[in-house]
Amino acid sequence: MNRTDFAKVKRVVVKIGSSLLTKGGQGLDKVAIAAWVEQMAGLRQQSIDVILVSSGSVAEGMCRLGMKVRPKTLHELQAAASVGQMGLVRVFDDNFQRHRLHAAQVLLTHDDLSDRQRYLNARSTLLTLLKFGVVPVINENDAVATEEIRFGDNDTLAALVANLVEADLLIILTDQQGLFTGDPGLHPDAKLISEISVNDDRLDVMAGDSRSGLGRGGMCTKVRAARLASRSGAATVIAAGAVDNVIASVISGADLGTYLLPDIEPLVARKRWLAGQLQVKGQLVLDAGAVRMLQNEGKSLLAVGVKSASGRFERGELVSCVDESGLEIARGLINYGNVDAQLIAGKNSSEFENILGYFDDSELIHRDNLVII
Ligand SMILES: Nc1ncnc2c1ncn2[C@@H]1O[C@H](COP(=O)(O)OP(=O)(O)O)[C@@H](O)[C@H]1O
Ligand SMILES: N[C@@H](CCC(=O)OP(=O)(O)O)C(=O)O
Repeated sequence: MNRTDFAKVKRVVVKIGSSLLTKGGQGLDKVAIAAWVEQMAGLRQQSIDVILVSSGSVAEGMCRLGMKVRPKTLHELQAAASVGQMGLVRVFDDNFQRHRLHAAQVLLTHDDLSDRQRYLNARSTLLTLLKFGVVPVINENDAVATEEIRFGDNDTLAALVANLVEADLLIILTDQQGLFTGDPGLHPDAKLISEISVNDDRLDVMAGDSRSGLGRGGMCTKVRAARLASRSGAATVIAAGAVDNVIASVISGADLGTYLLPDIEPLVARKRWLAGQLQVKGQLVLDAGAVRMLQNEGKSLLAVGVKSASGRFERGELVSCVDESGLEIARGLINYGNVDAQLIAGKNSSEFENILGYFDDSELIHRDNLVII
């Protein structure tokens, strides 16, 4: 994907770091936040799904509670985060409302994404919010996250969210122009990198830690986030939040910040990620026609070509597709749970509404969510 292809993206995760949001710790930068929200509203007008991952709860809480340095104990951090999150939510809600958009607060912990059932719940909630045109505003649930279950930095959280919703692009806004050959604060002659593959080993030498005392990760976690995001095919751009119209400019393909290339076709990456990530929960037996459609024509799987469904699975879970002799043909994320899948097996999609009382998707498994074995 070239930068010019960003104009075609359908779903974007925008991550904004603490130091940007809080003017280096002096309290929420309402002018800058209004400008970012206006740009995100612009994306919504182009029907691009937007998910915001916002840091700043600890930094804003510190400011509100008059703390001069980041607290050392977990309980103080948790307390500061709960106070600061109120400010974040209020300012984002006010700004999105101004553009007649709804925002939704979603606070996640590591467990929510590592536990299969909770992962699927989080995924369904986010996809449903996007379907309603809402902008989810995500942060770590710092008030309850203990050291063992913390993401710790929101770069990682943003990348996992990009995986979760299968975003095309992750934009990480920070206090630097992008990734430099070294930390510009320590190496004044460091050069901005415009484009680099996530697989380039030099990244590990160039990216350093945070020194602001507000953010957590520095560039290390941003590079790691780009690598994580690439596993589901998402491209990553690290850019300066202070640049005018930064989000819109990135989407328009401007040579801005650092583009971390996933270096693999999005669809291939997504399918590889799919195949590696999930446990098989059930089995569909396909008739010969459906097998041909999947193997030779690259089509989606329709219920009409399914002879039977077994196992216990929910919408969005991974099932195995076998031919009538039991040979595995494909794996994919199914659009219906096992009870409904059994009812509509062998049926035309025009009959779904009558049989189920509702109609979600005409395909049982969309071809983008299918991996041929
Ligand atoms: N190679 C690098 N290029 C740019 N910044 C770097 C680099 N290595 C380390 N950094 C540091 O990373 C910081 C940005 O990360 P961080 O403080 O976590 O910000 P944020 O709050 O936006 O996540 C920069 O201010 C800089 O000090
Ligand atoms: N959940 C924390 C995130 C801290 C964090 O990762 O900050 P940053 O490195 O600025 O993205 C908060 O809101 O303060």
